[in-house]
Amino acid sequence: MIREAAPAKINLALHVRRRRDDGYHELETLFAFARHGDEVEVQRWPVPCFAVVGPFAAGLAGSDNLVVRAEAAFRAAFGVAQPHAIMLDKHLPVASGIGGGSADAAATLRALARLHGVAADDPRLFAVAAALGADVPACLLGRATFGSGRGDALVPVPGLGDMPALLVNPGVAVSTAAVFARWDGTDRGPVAAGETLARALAGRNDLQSPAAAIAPVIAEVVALLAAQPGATLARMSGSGATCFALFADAAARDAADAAVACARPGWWRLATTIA
Ligand SMILES: C[C@@](CO)(OP(=O)(O)O)[C@H](O)COP(=O)(O)OP(=O)(O)OC[C@H]1O[C@@H](n2ccc(N)nc2=O)[C@H](O)[C@@H]1O
Ligand SMILES: Nc1ncnc2c1ncn2[C@@H]1O[C@H](COP(=O)(O)OP(=O)(O)O)[C@@H](O)[C@H]1O
Repeated sequence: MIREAAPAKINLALHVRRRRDDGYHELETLFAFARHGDEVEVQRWPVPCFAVVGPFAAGLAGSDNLVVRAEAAFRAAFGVAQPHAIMLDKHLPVASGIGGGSADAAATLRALARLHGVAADDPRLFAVAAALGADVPACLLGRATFGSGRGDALVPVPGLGDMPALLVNPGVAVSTAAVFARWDGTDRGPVAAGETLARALAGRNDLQSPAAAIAPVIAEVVALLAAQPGATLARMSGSGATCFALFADAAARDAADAAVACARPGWWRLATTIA
């Protein structure tokens, strides 16, 4: 059995530049990955088998799962006839801007590649990933990366070196397509060049206002995170509604975690570090 981590994806900055004719948007983004997330287990099996466990398993009941699509796409691309049993341990909230589905699909591809002796950097693996979703290639790479185009033209960048971070989701699922559709069409400029943290600090998330128009609680989450002592950056990730804050030290992150838990006990929180 092969076990692969599917870490939460965080968009440290996300600049939307242009709407394309195919309905997608040209963007520039700094991807980073948390130490924590979902987990996927894969093994050869005589019949197709897929199961979801974990705190957010119920949120996926009846959905067309990206893990299943990733397995089918891998078998088609690499000519693998035999099915697999796949178990997804779902810890990340669904449709929440931290790439849960994309991370799961990427972890499935990594696990299947290991199982079938496919090199982790095989270009066919990246082609399969890109066809599954704009974010899946970045999740397959799984390291700090600058993304442009649909978010799938990737250039690795230095990471944040295990920087303490707190992720908070207020419990509303927002549709990525609906948030992009509300973007106001204004190009506010590129992601700055330079050192990764400085680029993030100087950046924005252009989807934050459109997402907050759909789910106003997002503005409350960002404000609560920004008000925490020691927070160096508070911002929404992806198309939301999960927001993150970065901290210079773990004690400040843990104090913020406790403060958010007291203020809003129903909100999901993940105290982690960003690699
Ligand atoms: C916004 C981002 C930022 O990292 O993350 P999430 O909020 O999904 O985590 C991504 O661009 C999401 O990537 P992903 O979730 O893989 O998107 P896809 O399934 O390919 O596309 C879902 C829908 O989002 C819109 N979309 C997505 C990517 C992009 N560059 N432009 C778009 O307009 C399109 O309407 C598309 O139909
Ligand atoms: N394994 C999965 N995990 C999460 N969502 C999934 C998965 N498979 C399919 N989906 C569907 O994909 C959509 C986007 O989910 P997700 O990837 O969590 O969003 P985001 O990219 O905004 O974090 C959801 O509406 C969900 O129904």
